[in-house]
Amino acid sequence: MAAVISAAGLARTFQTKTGPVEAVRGIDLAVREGEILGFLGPNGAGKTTTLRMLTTLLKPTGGAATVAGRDLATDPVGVRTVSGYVAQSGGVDPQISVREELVTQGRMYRLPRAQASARAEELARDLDLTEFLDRKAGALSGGQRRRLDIAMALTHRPKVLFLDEPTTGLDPGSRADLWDLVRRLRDEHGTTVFLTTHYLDEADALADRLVIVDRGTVAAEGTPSALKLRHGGSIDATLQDTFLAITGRGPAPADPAPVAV
Ligand SMILES: Nc1ncnc2c1ncn2[C@@H]1O[C@H](COP(=O)(O)OP(=O)(O)OP(=O)(O)O)[C@@H](O)[C@H]1O
Repeated sequence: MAAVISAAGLARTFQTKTGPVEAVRGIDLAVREGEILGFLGPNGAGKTTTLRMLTTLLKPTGGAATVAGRDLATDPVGVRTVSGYVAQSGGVDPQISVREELVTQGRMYRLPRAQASARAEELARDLDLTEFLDRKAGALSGGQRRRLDIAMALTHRPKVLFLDEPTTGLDPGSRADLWDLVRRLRDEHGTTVFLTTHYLDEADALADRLVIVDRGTVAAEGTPSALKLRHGGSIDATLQDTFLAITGRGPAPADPAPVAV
């Protein structure tokens, strides 16, 4: 099957006062349709920069990529129509209701009012937000709020959903709920999910396949089990040890795998 996300030599160099910074030095990717891909790497590895390029927020300085067949360089508008993006901190207005947020988003995608309203209810059902439709966005819990961010990103039924650290700051229960939800979106709608995370337990539990980046290039890729076997010494190795063997560093300065409280 053709890859739904494909990148070849994708690169980004920033010009700074102290000289060029090669944030991403050549990333090759092939993500299959319906796959949940975990994009991992130590701090400064180039994850966010790659995500921002794939979602057209940042222009590459080298290489090429397509999302659902749309070329990043020649058809950025096409890429945006097939992509949904949830940044690390969402931008919802705390004073307006969940329903209004969702309807407004639908209207921004030019849905007529009745359709925007029906879509809002459908999204609320998919994201377990129905009982909060008439609550103000500012009164949602962290997990509910993250689900609203995802619902908004799915308004136009994108084929690919990009999530930047979707569970950072959530309690263990809300994190597990969000994992179930992401799996359900994939199972019910065939949505391909590309997510960055610092949490190895999340990568292990949620991702079908992992791409580990280090210093702006792909250091290793495979299913969590294949990576453990190849780099961690055995299929029973922890992903933490595997990650250390690949990059020589931890995935984050602290708190890589929060435990349930
Ligand atoms: N606008 C910029 N100008 C200069 N350097 C930048 C810019 N944006 C990112 N960088 C540098 O590029 C490198 C990669 O950054 P990026 O944010 O993509 O890493 P990351 O893997 O997402 O890190 P983290 O896990 O800490 O979020 C870092 O060295 C960063 O300092």
